[in-house]
Amino acid sequence: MKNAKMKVDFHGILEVGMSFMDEEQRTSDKGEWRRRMTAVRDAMSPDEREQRSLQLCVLLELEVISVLRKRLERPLNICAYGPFRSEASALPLINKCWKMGDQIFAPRILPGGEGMELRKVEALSNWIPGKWGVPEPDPLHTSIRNGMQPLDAVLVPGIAFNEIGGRLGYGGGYYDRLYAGEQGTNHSETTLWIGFAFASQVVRDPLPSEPHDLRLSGLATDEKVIWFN
Ligand SMILES: Nc1nc2c(c(=O)[nH]1)N(C=O)[C@@H](CNc1ccc(C(=O)N[C@@H](CCC(=O)O)C(=O)O)cc1)CN2
Ligand SMILES: Nc1ncnc2c1ncn2[C@@H]1O[C@H](COP(=O)(O)OP(=O)(O)OP(=O)(O)O)[C@@H](O)[C@H]1O
Repeated sequence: MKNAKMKVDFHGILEVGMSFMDEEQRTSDKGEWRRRMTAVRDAMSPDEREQRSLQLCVLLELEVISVLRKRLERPLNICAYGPFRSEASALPLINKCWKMGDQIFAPRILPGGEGMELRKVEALSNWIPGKWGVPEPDPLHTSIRNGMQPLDAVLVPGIAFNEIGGRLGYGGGYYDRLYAGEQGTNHSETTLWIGFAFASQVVRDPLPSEPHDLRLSGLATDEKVIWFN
């Protein structure tokens, strides 16, 4: 792990450091982070996860979503996700959004594995277990999002985050590709990409970063919401 040590010590030259790393080193570096941070998340009791998820949802609704609703003077279009393994659950926020008339979309991995589509979910029963058991909208009971509709916010799941916009997911690159696909659309500038996680998933270290990584607008945890430049 010589290179990984170098990255931690020379925070400011992360990009330069990474460019000297070969593919194998990058992958194992991410693998190590994924193992370590999944264990942190798994160690929380189901009760604590539920409690902290509720706190996170209340905070995000209060500080961001309700403000956005007022500012735009219309119901919102939000991309969320069905909770999986020990992830932070956005379900309390999703329920609130449904009550407020917002539209909720969720990702479905495309059958070929190349990327994902967003489908409108209107009830919990719209989610069914998909590839790897990941909850996904049932294609028989949900419709595909019309790409012309602006996405006001995307709640981005992940295994680890830091306070400078770094994020590590499960390694499919799905959210990175979703982000890339949204760039250049007429509403892409206004979409808020918000990391959604427990505070214990936020690390002080620079996480392995690559040019294809999505640019988060902010990060919401059960402790606070922060914004990146
Ligand atoms: N709730 C939720 N939904 C989501 C995501 C997510 O992170 N959370 N995704 C975010 O992108 C996408 C799913 N991405 C995933 C990618 C890999 C694995 C997974 O289980 N990978 C195996 C290894 C597979 C292999 O190497 O062949 C594993 O971790 O054991 C799960 C989800 C879309 N939906
Ligand atoms: N815009 C893109 N176009 C094509 N492939 C991409 C794109 N972004 C990422 N990928 C592919 O996805 C792979 C995995 O990326 P990465 O390790 O950053 O995933 P991740 O962000 O942890 O996962 P996820 O976004 O699914 O939670 C990359 O090696 C790359 O091949």
